[in-house]
Amino acid sequence: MLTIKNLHAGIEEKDILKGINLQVNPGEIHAIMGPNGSGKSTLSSVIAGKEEYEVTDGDIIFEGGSINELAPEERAHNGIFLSFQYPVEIPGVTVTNFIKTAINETRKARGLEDMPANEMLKLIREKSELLEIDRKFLSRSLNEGFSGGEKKRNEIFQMAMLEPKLAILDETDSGLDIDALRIVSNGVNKLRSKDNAVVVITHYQRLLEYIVPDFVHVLLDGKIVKSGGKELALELEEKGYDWLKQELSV
Ligand SMILES: Nc1ncnc2c1ncn2[C@@H]1O[C@H](COP(=O)(O)OP(=O)(O)OP(=O)(O)O)[C@@H](O)[C@H]1O
Repeated sequence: MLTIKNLHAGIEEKDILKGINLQVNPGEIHAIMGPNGSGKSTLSSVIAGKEEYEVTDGDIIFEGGSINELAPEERAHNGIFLSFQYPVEIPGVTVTNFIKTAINETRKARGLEDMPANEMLKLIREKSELLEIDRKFLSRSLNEGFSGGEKKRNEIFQMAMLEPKLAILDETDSGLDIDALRIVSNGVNKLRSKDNAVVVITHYQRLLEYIVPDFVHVLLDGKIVKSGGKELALELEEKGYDWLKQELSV
């Protein structure tokens, strides 16, 4: 589904990603961990196509084709979802109306008509029930006065509605409390299928007790220096990152 080959990227004169290789297959959950400033958020932004970052070498292949040249919207239309992609407050536009527009934009890009209103309602009902989202929440203005947990709920709702093939959840600085942790992890677990994949970027081994990853990767100074199973997250929790730095320098 996603193959990243020798990816180098940065901003202005600064190299941030220095040769990332990663393979994500359908049905898998990957966790990316690493110390502050190692490049985790940059990696998610580069996969999603944020234009402030420049790819200087390597390739990102999604569903068989290179997406290096695609704009963020095109990547989204192809089925890549990045959390925090729409953090804007839009007074007067409800959570529901925003997602309806996003869905119809995606359909338009794929040459489809708008989703019929009854089908849309059915989908909204189905997904909000699945995620235990209350009706009142759906009619609130997007992100206006949302608490951290409500922002998470909105993101997971957007993800559920858009049904991306690849979801990238950047949880590094989202200040997840117990409720938000539960919202994110329940959402991911309920939406998980053999056809979609999730990359979760986190500092919290605790999140990975709820969303159990198939693979854990450690990013250090712009490179994936170690990959393993879920036990790697426990090892990192216990030992920190210094042992890895030492191991790598010998
Ligand atoms: N837009 C930007 N402008 C300037 N420097 C940037 C920008 N984005 C990232 N960087 C720099 O690139 C490096 C990696 O940042 P990034 O946010 O990807 O790290 P991170 O691993 O996600 O960190 P954290 O765990 O603290 O969230 C840092 O040194 C950061 O200052």
